[in-house]
Amino acid sequence: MMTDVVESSGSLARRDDRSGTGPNGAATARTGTDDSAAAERIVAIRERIDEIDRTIIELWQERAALSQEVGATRMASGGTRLVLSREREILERFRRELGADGTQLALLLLRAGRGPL
Ligand SMILES: O=C(O)C(=O)C[C@]1(C(=O)O)C=C[C@@H](O)C=C1
Repeated sequence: MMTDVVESSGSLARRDDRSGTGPNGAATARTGTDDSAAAERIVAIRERIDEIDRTIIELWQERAALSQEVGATRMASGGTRLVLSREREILERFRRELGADGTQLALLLLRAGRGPL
């Protein structure tokens, strides 16, 4: 049986879907393989991925709250809402470490902290 899957590009691709056809149909559908050793390893790796994702979400929320506090503190003291030189430093750090994706990530982080302009 064939099924549609959405690739990371967002476009539709076709792939074999063997879920439910073998003795381990459900496990195959969950992990994408019917090799039990590979499936076991995938499940273990996914546990760590889920842990990392939870940490990223927590840190994301903490950063946004801190950034909002800095902005509120500065504005309450008569300062500016933004400090563009600081934003440039942050963008450059993320670009240096992560390349073009880092720049995009830093833009999202900054947006989360300061809200819409
Ligand atoms: O560091 C500051 O001064 C902040 O206000 C925090 C922050 C940020 O999210 O990192 C947000 C807005 C500023 O323009 C610069 C940086």
